Formats: sequence, C-alpha cells, structure tokens
Amino acid sequence: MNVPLKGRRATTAQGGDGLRVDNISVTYRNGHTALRNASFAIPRGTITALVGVNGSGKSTLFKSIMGFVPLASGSVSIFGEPAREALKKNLVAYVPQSEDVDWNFPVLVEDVVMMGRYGHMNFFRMTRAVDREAVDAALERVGMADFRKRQIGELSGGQKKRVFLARALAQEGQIILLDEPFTGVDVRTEEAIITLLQGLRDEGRVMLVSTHNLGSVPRFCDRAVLVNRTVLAAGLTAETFTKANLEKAFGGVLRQFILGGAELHDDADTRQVTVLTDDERPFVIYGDGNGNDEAAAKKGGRRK
Ligand SMILES: Nc1ncnc2c1ncn2[C@@H]1O[C@H](COP(=O)(O)OP(=O)(O)OP(=O)(O)O)[C@@H](O)[C@H]1O
Repeated sequence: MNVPLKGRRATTAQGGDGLRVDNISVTYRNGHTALRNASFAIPRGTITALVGVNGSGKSTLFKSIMGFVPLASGSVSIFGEPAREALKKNLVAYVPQSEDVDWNFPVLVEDVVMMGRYGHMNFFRMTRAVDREAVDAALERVGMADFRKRQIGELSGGQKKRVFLARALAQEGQIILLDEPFTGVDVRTEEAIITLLQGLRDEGRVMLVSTHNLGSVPRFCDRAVLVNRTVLAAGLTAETFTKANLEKAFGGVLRQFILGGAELHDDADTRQVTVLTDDERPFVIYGDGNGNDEAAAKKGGRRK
C-alpha cells in the first residue's frame, strides 16, 4: 500500500518518453530501506549522471530498473510501458560495477559480448550470422576486436569495462545503465567511453551513468539525478548540478575549498574559485566574489 508519509516529497516525475521512475521504494530483506519515494524522468537522446555518496542507493536504483530487486511501492516505465515489458524486449542493457562480476569465471571476451545477444536468440541459443555480426560490430566500436580470444579475467580494468559496454551494444539496448564505468580506468579510456556514450546519445538512446567523478559530470552529462536514499534533485545539469544541491547530496563527505584574495591573485581581483570534491576528480566553480557562481565545465552539457 502506498501510504502518504509525513513530510513526503512531492516528486512525481514529469514528462519524458524515455525512462520514468515514479515514487519507487526498495526495502531489502534485512529491513533496510535503500530508496524511498524516488522519482525522476529522462527523455531519449540524453546522458544523465547519477550521483550520491556511497550507500545512497545508486546501484539499488539500477537493480530496481532491471527488476533484480522488488519494489515495495511505485513503478518504472520505459518508453511509455511497464519496465518488465521493455526488459522482455531487451531494451535495457546494464553494465554492472566491476565488484559485482566474478572475473575468475573462465570465459572469452567474445563470449561475454555474445551474452548480450541471448535475449535475441531462441530457446537453444543457436547463434546466427546476425548475432556474430552484432558482436563483431560491438567489439570494433569499443576498440576491443583484437582481444576477442582473451579470457575476460586477463584484461585490465578499463578493457573489462569496454567489453561490458560492447555487450550492452550487442544487445542493442536503448536504455543503457552504467554503474561507475570510470572507476579504475585511466583518463584516455574515460575519454574513449565518453565519446562512445555521446555517439549513443546521438542515436537517441538513454544513458544513466553513476559516477563519483564529479568534475566530468557537467562536461558530458545533459542531466543529473542526485540521490541520497531518495531523489534529492533531478533535471538539466545546469540547473541541478549546483553547489547547493551537491552539498545537500554529499553533506559532510564533500570537501570544499574556496580560493580567493591573495591566495589566488596578486592584485585586488575579487573573483573566487570553489573546488568541490568527494573523489579524485574535483568539480570547480568560478565565482565573481559576489555570490554569483559559474561551474567551470557547464558549457559541455546540452539542453534536452
Ligand atoms: N542485498 C542487500 N541487502 C541489504 N542491504 C543492501 C543490499 N544491497 C545494498 N544494501 C544497502 O542499501 C544501501 C544502498 O546500497 P547501494 O549499493 O544501492 O548504494 P550505492 O549508492 O550504489 O553505493 P556505492 O557508491 O558505494 O556503490 C546501502 O546501505 C547498502 O548497505
């Protein structure tokens, strides 16, 4: 039963013909409620960042969209129909966190990518030419074609991520959920993944990407969803990924440095630089010293 709670947020998702999460709550079997009344909507052709502290419910949100954990209340719809219908049609691809994968499982790179085709195959999982072509194209697109006969466990962290991205591509997922795709990858691989995601966005797909790299969010994400056991803010990056919302989402975890005056200038310039970070990639905000802030990398996002 969906009983209105005292102080419950009026967060019903608005619009969007892509992914829509409406007032979902998830309680694990040990009684822990990881998400309560979480709502947001994201349209097609967008990249959305999912940010929040450790344990704020990002993976739980992915798992609830995938139907891996039951909803205590609320609903998820995809392209206007219930998520379970979209899942049956293989419209949703999930790139899990590295820790969730057993890398000792003896399987070749090309077999991992072929798993993305399973939903398109018949009961006997007979591979057809179209499946092999999809695997070849996906491996090529992520630059891993030369590694196809390698054991997945032998690859570097960044290479493994690219293989799982290839699996999502081979699946032809229209909604792609990526759980921390940049953790443990070098800057070059991160750039390659971002370029790939931008290409997928331009094809009209929906990407939801959890990340602790706050600095790269305004550069490549059109939208952001900030969570802490519920959705605190969701919308266009320029309007949502603000210092005030980040402080709300990260609380004491976020480290903040404000540089100004003689620390930054050798004249009377009043401008300031605010650096917010919970991780290795800081988010930099330039201010004029009169409380007017401008995020360093905001120009990269698109209005969608
Ligand atoms: N299977 C489970 N059973 C019970 N509690 C769980 C389970 N999985 C997660 N939790 C709890 O739910 C909360 C949210 O976890 P979740 O993994 O969704 O967080 P997260 O935002 O993805 O964290 P991180 O940034 O560390 O990956 C945490 O308090 C976690 O301990």
